[in-house]
Parts: sequence; structure tokens; C-alpha cells
Amino acid sequence: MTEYKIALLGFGGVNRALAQLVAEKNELWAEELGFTLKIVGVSDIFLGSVIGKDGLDPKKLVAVPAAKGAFSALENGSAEPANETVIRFSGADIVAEATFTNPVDGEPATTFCRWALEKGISVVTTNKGPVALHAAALKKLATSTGAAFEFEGAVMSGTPVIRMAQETLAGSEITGFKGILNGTSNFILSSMQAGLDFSNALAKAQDLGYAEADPTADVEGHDVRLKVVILANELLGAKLTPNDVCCEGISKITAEDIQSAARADSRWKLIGSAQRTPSGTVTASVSPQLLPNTDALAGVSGATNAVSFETNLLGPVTVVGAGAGRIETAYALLSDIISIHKNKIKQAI
Ligand SMILES: NC(=O)C1=CN([C@@H]2O[C@H](COP(=O)(O)OP(=O)(O)OC[C@H]3O[C@@H](n4cnc5c(N)ncnc54)[C@H](O)[C@@H]3O)[C@@H](O)[C@H]2O)C=CC1
Ligand SMILES: N[C@@H](CC=O)C(=O)O
Repeated sequence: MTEYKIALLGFGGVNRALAQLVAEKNELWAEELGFTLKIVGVSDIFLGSVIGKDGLDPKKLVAVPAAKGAFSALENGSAEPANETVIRFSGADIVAEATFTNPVDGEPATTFCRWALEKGISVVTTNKGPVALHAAALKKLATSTGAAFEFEGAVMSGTPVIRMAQETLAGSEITGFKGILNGTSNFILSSMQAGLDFSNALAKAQDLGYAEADPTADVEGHDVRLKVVILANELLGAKLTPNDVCCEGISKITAEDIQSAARADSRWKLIGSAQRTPSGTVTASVSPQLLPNTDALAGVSGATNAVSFETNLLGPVTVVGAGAGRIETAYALLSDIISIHKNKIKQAI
């Protein structure tokens, strides 16, 4: 039985949920997936760090309170983060990077990814910063050391989008896409439609683990902008940066806007899109749009997201599923590890 040793960078909603899955599902994974996961290190700027080369008890990790320095209560634990030590010296085969998304320069997460990849340690990440801003360099580094750099969770949480399009829509000639790509803002718009005010709806999205550490990224469209860049670069062969994508969020949409849209059988949705133009360039944008209720995207509510790919050979192909959530996003990390495992088996044949 294959066992992957994993190190967790950041122990907030997503990586804590991954530890919970490890605690609950390892036996099932052994049977269904052919591998188990052993957590050998965790580092978090707020909670501290802990290394256990023979494996840390995932149940004990999950039970650690969200209090400053709380890892110091664990055997061999410390109140201080130790990102570099955990990445380089915990003995991990795979680093699960789930620290905060920095939309400006992708740091320090990009450096964390680099430290791992330089040593031939694979990285699975849900962090949009390193992927939107540095994917090409990180993929090149991974290839040079024989490691993998996987990031399915960077767009639409655990819902298969990037790998699905790359693998199962290969050859269909994707020419563009349009989608609802932020769970928090879609949750806020749906909640406002049901009568909740903006700030209560946002507070609820934060409680449910959907929102970014700074939710401005959600409500001003910056998070969608990163996801549009990722999809355009990965699937349309573009080389976009966030500055290439004009961006407007939902913060100016009022309760009255939502009610008047409803009276006109329409809904406001935050839409991210990109198209390949006849000249071969790719244009992209993020903006709130008023969609008639007959539009398939109008019916997508709550933290659910959807993306519709325009293809030459199939017409539109739409994927709908979780856009945010702790367990849902931890699943994305698992799906990346499954992909690494399958590739490893292929290479061994
Ligand atoms: N929550 C969700 O639904 C989704 C989240 N993501 C992305 O996944 C990542 C993690 O998300 P969550 O767990 O929800 O966020 P979170 O805010 O709950 O957890 C992030 C953790 O990283 C730690 N951290 C921040 N900077 C650090 C540093 N320099 N070194 C070590 N630890 C550091 C924080 O203390 C915190 O515990 C973010 O980048 C987010 O954008 C992606 C898809 C969905
Ligand atoms: N804050 C994001 C989390 C996933 O990327 C969202 O709400 O979609």
C-alpha cells in the first residue's frame, strides 16, 4: 500500500478539513484509491508548528483550538511557525499549501511552493496567488525536479474544472468561457434576494468558511479576476496577468437593484469571462451582469458556482458545483493527490 507523507502549510478552514478527512477516510482511501495519507508536519503563522516524522494524529490536530500558538500544546509542538523547516525537513512527499491568497504578488505562498519543488517535493495548492501569477515558473521548476505542481482547488473549489477541461475536453477547441466563479459573492446575492442585508449575508459566508481572509477580494471581484486569469492561461493558452482583466465587483448592488431585477424576472450575477478573439488574443473581464431567469447561470444559487465553456466541436459545456467550502476545497487537494498517484503508477508501468 502506498503511503504519502504530507505537510500542511496553513491550518485554517481548508487544511483543517483535509486533516479531518485523513482522520475519517484513510481506510476507505486505502481500499478505493490505493493509498493512505500520513501528516508529518504542519505550520501556521497563527497556530505555530509541529513535526512528527512518524505521523501526527490527525484527530489531535483537528481538535487544536483556533488560538494563537495553540500547537505548543501538542507533543513536539511550538507556538512559532516553521514554514521552511516543515517544508524542507519534515520528510514530506507532498506539501498541501493552503495559506492566504495574496493577489498582488502571490507571496509568501509562491516561495513556499518553490522551497518544496526545488527539493523534488510535490505541491498541491488551493491558493490562487501562486497559480495566477507564477504558474509557468512553478510548473517549469516542478518539471526540472520531477515533482508535481497541482492546483485544481484554485478554481471552483473541489468541483473538477481545470483538469476536467484539460483532460476530457482536449481537442474540443475551447474558445472561451463564462461563469459564476466566487462562492461568497454568489451566496451574498442569493441571500439578499431572500431578504438578508449585505453585511449579514457576508458574515454568514465568513462563518461558513467561504470568504477570503480579506473579503474585499470576494465582493470587489478580485478573487474572480485571479480565477479568470488561471482558466484563460491554463485552457485558452493565454498569458494574462490580473492587470489585463477589467474588474468590477458586487459591492454597489443594492437591495433595491435585486428586488427590481426580480420584478423583471432577472437576477444579478457576478460573471467572469474570457474569449479568444479572431486575431488569437484573449480578452477577459469580471463584472456584475443582469441575467434573465431563463439563463442557466441565473439559477445557480448560494455558494454553488458554474462555468460554461464554449467549444467549437461540442458547443457549450457547463460544469456546476461547489464554489467554496472547507471540506469541498479539501477535496480538491485530495483530487490533486489522486492525480499525482495515478501519474506515479503510469510512470512505473
Ligand atoms: N475556503 C474556501 O472555500 C476556499 C479557499 N481557497 C483558498 O485556499 C486557501 C486557504 O483557504 P482557507 O483555509 O479557507 O483560509 P483560512 O484563512 O481559513 O486559512 C489560512 C491559514 O493560513 C495561515 N497563514 C496565513 N499566512 C501564513 C503564512 N505566511 N505562513 C503560515 N501560515 C499562514 C492562517 O493563519 C490561516 O490559519 C486560501 O488561499 C484561499 O483563497 C480556495 C478555494 C476555496
Ligand atoms: N472566497 C472564495 C473561496 C474559493 O475560492 C469564494 O468565495 O469563492
